[in-house]
This record gives sequence, C-alpha cells and structure tokens, in this order.
Amino acid sequence: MVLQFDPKFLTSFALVVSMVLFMLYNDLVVKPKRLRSKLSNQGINGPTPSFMIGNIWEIKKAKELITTTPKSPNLEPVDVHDCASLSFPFIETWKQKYGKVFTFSIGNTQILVVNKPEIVRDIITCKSLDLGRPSYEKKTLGPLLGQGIATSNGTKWANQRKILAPELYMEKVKGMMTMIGECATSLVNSWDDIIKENGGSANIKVDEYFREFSGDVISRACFGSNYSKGKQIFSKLEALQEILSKNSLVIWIPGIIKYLPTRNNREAWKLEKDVKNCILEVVRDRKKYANDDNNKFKDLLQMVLEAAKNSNLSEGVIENFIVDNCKTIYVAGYETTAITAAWCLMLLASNQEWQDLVRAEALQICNGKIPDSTMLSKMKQLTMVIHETLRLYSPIPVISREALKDMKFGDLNVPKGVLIWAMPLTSHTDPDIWGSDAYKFKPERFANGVSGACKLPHMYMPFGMGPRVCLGRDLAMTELKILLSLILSNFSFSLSPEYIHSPSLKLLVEPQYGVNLLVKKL
Ligand code: HEM
Repeated sequence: MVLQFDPKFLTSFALVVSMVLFMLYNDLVVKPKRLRSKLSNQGINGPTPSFMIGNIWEIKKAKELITTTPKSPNLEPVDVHDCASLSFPFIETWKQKYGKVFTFSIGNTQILVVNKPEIVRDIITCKSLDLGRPSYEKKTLGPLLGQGIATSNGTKWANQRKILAPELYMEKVKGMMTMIGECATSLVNSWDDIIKENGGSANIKVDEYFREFSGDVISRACFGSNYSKGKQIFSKLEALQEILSKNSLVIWIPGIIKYLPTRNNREAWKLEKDVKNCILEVVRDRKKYANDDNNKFKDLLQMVLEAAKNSNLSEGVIENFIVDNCKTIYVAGYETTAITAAWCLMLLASNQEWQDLVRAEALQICNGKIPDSTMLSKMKQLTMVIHETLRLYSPIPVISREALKDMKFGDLNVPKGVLIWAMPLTSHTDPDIWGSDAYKFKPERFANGVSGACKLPHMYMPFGMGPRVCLGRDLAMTELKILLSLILSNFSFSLSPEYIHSPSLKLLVEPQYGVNLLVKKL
C-alpha cells in the first residue's frame, strides 16, 4: 500500500522541520560563534568549544584529576590554602594561558571570566536592570529556587528585594539573637554528651551538627511557631539540592535532558511538588488563625504573606511568590552558614595560637553567658578570623551575571546573552592584591577592617557587593559569632587523623569528606 499525503500537509511539515533546524543551527552554532567572535575582536580568547557541550569535557577531566588526589594533614600540614586551584582547576589553567579576562563555554552558553579589578568593580556595582542573574540558574536551580528573589531580574527582582530586605536588617536580626543562642546551646549540649560518653574527648565530624544548627535557625526565622513543619520542608529541600548538584554539568547541554523522566528528574519533580504542598499547608493553617491574633506570627513567612496580600498579584502568582521566596531564603542561608562554620573550625584547629587567642577573647567578653549584640561587637579577633575564613574558603565561588542587553564596562563590550563570572575565590587569593602571603591563614591582616587588609577592598566579596549584595549578611555573621564563641568557650579542638583536606565544588565549595575534629571539654 502506498501512503498518500496531502501536498499542502507535506509543504507545511517541511516548513516546520526547516524552521526547527534553522533555530537549532542558530542557537547551537551561529549565536555562540557570533558571541565568541565579538569577544575575540577585543583580544579576549579561550579554549575551543566542542559542538553542543562546549568545554564540559575539559572541565570534567580537570575536576577528576583533582578529586583523585586529596591531601591528608597527617602527610602534609594544611598551611597553604589554594582553594581555587582545588575546586576550579580548569579556571586556573585557562587564566594562566589566556590572561585575566578570558572566555569559555558550557553547552552553548558563552561565559566571560573577569579577574581585572576595575572591570569587576564596574560589573558588581552596576545598578542597571539590564544586567541580571543568568537565565541558566532558572534551568539548573529552578526546582530549588523557583522565581524567588535570587533568580529573578528587572522590576520583579526589585519589588521582591524591597519587601524582603528590611526583614533581614541588623535591627530585626537583633530580635533573633535569643533564638540563635538557644540553637547554639543545643549543639554545645549534644557535644557535651558525646564527650562524656567517650571519657573526656571525642572524634566529632562537625558538618552535620552545623547543618542542624543553621537549619534550626532558618526554620525558626522563617516559620516561627510552625518550626517543626519548617524542618520537614527543609529536609526535602536538602534532598532536592543533593539531586540537583549531581545534574549540575549535564543540565547545560542543550536539548531535552531536563525534561526526560530519568530517576533523578522524577525524584526532583516529586520533591518540588511535596515542598510546595507543605509550604501551602502552613499558609492555610495561618489563614485559619490569622483573625485570632494578628501579632501571633512574627516571622519571615508572615511578612511574605502580608506583602503578597498587599500586592495586586493574582492568587496563583501569590502562591508562587510565597513558595519561591521561602525556598530561596532557606537555600541561600542554610548551607552557606554551616559550611563557613566548618571551615572556620578547620582553620582554628590547624592554627592553635589563633584558637587560644579567640577563646581568651570569648571567655573574657562573654564570661560564660550567651553573647548579646554589645558583646558580639566587642569580639574583634573572632570577626577577623571569620573574615579570613570567608577570604580563603568563600562558599559561593562565583558571582554571576548575564548581559540582558549589549553592555559596556570601561573598554569592555559585553554582547547580549554573554554570562559574566567574577570569582571571589580567585580574587581573594590574588598575590597582587593581598601580597605574597595571600594563601596563608593570617587573620591579623583584617585588624584594620577590609580596607586595611588589601589594596583593593572591593575585591573582597564573600557576600557579593552592590545592588544584589547578600540579604542575609548580618544574620550569617551573627549566627557564626554566637556559635563559634560558645564552642570556643566550652571546648578545645585539633584536627583528627581522619580529616582529609579536599575542598570541592558541589553547588558550594565544601569540605568533600567533612571536617573531623578531636574535641575536648575545657
Ligand atoms: C556565610 C553565609 C553566607 C554567604 C557567604 C552568602 C553569600 C552570598 C552571595 C555571594 C550572594 C550573591 C551576591 C551577588 O550576586 O552579588 C548572596 C545572595 C543572597 N543571599 Fe547570601 N550568603 C550567606 C548567608 C545568607 C543567609 C543566612 C541568608 C538569608 C537568611 C542569605 C540570603 C541571600 C539572598 C536572599 C540572596 C539574593 C539577593 C539578591 O539576589 O538580591 N544569605 N549571598
């Protein structure tokens, strides 16, 4: 039997196929080539990309080489902290080969890496809404962050920032200090118990305890009295984050991989749906009691709810606004703080003289009490240690932007669609900025603040800078100071023989095998 097709159908079919092919050719070949040639005309070069995958292969190979050779401090002491080479080996290699400004690609996305201080300053302090968060973040982190403040752009971002920022100002954080002190005390008590059981000292892997601590703080700050429901939500978000970090390179490859019902994708979709339902359940409970006592709930969720109520957004949009911003605050604030605390203890464990100094300061100022805001402001040496930790082990290694229109920074023309990466990890250890001891742990460099520590203070950016600077900076610093001062006032610690030094990049830069310490009660 010979199939007969209507000639009109055949013509339309051929037209659609050629349009799809044309669009694919444009997206995968023409556009990336055009962007690269606009950059190379300005003398900006980089490794040659392969079709569809860009430089993913080189990145994967460089990372594999590093992860197979972790260092144990028993063999070599941890006294050189070159975190950038360990977590971004490919960036260091290309920087040496192509200079301080170079380009590479992941999938068909063109990335411009900028290490020149004057350009970095212009980019991260740029107030134009034409410079935004990269659209790929919505692809890679969509299930985790939705379209909350961290992934949105333009007026949508500006509105969310206006609503959320005042809730995390220092004045509000001061009101959270008793709650933070309670969470830290609970961690100290659990270490006390382990140490007692083990006859005076114990080998403790600190990471899970710090995650529990910062998860508790964020759950209580976000959900107040619905805190136990908050914990359930956050454990699902944690699982979702783990799945997405496994997908982080594959998802860049153009095509339909993120839509395929693979095991990872199915799990991620289920968790995303569960989280949304759980948050909306808390919201429904709140609405039931809202008229009983309007002052009952004074937490971030209530503030997001009220902001949504006062806006002229439609019901469906309001739901997403609430769900996405609750998720964003959790994701932005949970692991970053926990990982920083772990790196801080690793550094104090390997620098006993600084551990003794900061402990003496904490004991003298707090005298066994949970610190209040006046005490925290007096703890200068502890602040210096946290700054130095964030310099050497910045948990967020890249500050990324996308040119949403053609843009110009000094002499540099950035075509629309190019992603720009400023790299805290690299600029925090650049010897031209910090001196020849840039890779050493020396908190004393911060004795006169950030401006006294380096020639170009804007190159110190663990919390970013400019209009999109971290909203939770004051909360994070307060959490870290309370937690660390209580630990130092109660315990002494050194690196355990089980500790393996291997900073590695998942979604954040974290200790690949955790931080194991030998902890003793004072
Ligand atoms: C040590 C802990 C933390 C570090 C190192 C850190 C670092 C950062 C960095 C580098 C950015 C991106 C800035 C940019 O793109 O210019 C950021 C954004 C953000 N952070 Fe943090 N953060 C920490 C803790 C927190 C906490 C505790 C919260 C909330 C409770 C939080 C909420 C946010 C939010 C909402 C944004 C997005 C701001 C926007 O796009 O306008 N962060 N953070």
